[in-house]
Amino acid sequence: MATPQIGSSHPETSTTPTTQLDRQPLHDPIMTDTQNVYHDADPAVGRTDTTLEDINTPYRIPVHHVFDVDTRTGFMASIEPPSRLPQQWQLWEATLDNAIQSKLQIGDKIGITEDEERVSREWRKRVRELQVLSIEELKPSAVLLRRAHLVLTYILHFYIQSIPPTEAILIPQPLSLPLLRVSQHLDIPPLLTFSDTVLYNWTHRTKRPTSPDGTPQIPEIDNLRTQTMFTNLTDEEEFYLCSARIELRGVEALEIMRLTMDETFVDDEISVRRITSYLSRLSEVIGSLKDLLLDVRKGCDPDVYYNDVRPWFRGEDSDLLKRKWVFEGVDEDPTLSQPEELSGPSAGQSSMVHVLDIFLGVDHQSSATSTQPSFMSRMQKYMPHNHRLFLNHLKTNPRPLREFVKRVECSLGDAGGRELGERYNEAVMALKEFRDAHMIIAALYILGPARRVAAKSKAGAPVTSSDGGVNPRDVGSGAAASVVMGTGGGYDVRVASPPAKVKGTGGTDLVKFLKDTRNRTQEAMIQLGSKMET
Ligand code: HEM
Repeated sequence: MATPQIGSSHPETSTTPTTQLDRQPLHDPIMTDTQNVYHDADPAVGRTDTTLEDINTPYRIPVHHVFDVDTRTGFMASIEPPSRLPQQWQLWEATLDNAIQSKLQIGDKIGITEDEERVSREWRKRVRELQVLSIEELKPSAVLLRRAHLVLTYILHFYIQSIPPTEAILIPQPLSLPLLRVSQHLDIPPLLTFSDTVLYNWTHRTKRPTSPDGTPQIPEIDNLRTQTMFTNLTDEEEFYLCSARIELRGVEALEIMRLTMDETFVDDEISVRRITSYLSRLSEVIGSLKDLLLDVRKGCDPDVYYNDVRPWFRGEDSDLLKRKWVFEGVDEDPTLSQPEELSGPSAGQSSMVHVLDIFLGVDHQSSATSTQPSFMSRMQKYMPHNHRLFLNHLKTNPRPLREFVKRVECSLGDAGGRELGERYNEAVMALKEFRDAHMIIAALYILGPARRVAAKSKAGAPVTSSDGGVNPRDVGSGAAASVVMGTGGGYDVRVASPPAKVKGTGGTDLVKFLKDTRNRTQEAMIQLGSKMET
């Protein structure tokens, strides 16, 4: 997808900061061998000493390799991620292949057969007997470390979620040690994240010959496939690709933000006019993100998603038996420790949505307490290190858009200020409508199927394999109510059997949680025509 051109250059305002790397990919991978393994010399990944001072810039949306954000593909990897690790780590790849081919089943599936239990028990035994492979030679390559994280975390979730509910969750050393080390090096938690399932998990549907100048093919909205899945069902693939398409479509929003921020620095009449038109473009882009979100219904069946796909994503905090995930071998390596918090993957970890919030001035911190950070800030810990830096950098913007709009709206009034305020409010409304659509999707994909399972369970209907791995902890094994956890650990809900009613447990529930996020978005709207707040 070509980066859209928005507005022209700014001849009247030559003081506008110019961006040196405007059209460059932001990381500079050294390509590639025929096995589709990239050697990436990204100096920032895995370093903990990258600081914001590294970025010598007047303020603008930063375009710098430090952030690993590509001007054409945003947060998505701009070069097809490797589909296999090199030979040295084939044991891991083969173990994952084997889990997928064996069609391992969720350990707490109602009606799981003895044969299915035996297959997964034998697979887990083979994982325990693997050699502990060194990760030293992966360290210089960000793309290989990411592939290693992906492979090991898919194995981890296969391992944990196939364990019967009666057993403790002990992660054996051949899995725990390399996974903890890779995660430590990437500075992300040792479980499946949005980046594993979406950002670094795609391939081209149709491969095109490399362009004459040697530029590798970039991911495009209508030309994507997923590489690695638990089920290999198109429903799972479409679930991931829905997010991937949103990431790619959102690149235009990043460009609009960059232009807008440059203009807020100029702060003259022309820049106000330009920002006004950028914001109206932004509303359209956010509107198309909403359409892409709703399009998930075309390829992903809600019941298949809920019963067959979603249980694999559960993190430690979604385990209703409150079993701890014990990473064995931690005590033998003083550089490692048991992870403190392990929430499963969620599109709440999509940097794109966070960037829109930050840019428009949506404040999710009001939902935080002194001991509990907000869901959104918690999710940032699960993002790639560099994307987190990017968000932190945006947060330090000395000229936040919302304040700028408020000030200009007051000072210019009918001479352009009001129009700016209206366009800003429309952009906020577009994001609120994205979240309205998201609530519809969450109801369709989680609450609806959960109720159907609960109703069936209450009616005493036999739950057969066609129910596709229903989680008894979700349905309460025939109890009148069932608890459904969010994979991102953001909420839990109690779904009662018919007449279906959704109640919160412990104060929060899914609907309330998503409504609150939506309401906080709406609260960013500016009251037009009022005096400047002091
Ligand atoms: C079938 C598709 C989807 C379902 C069933 C779904 C479900 C959920 C659920 C249950 C939550 C609550 C937190 C958690 O436990 O993770 C959540 C949060 C969130 N999801 Fe989704 N989601 C879907 C697709 C998407 C997509 C494609 C995006 C955008 C890339 C997205 C963005 C978010 C965000 C930003 C949050 C945090 C709360 C908020 O900002 O409102 N979701 N989602």
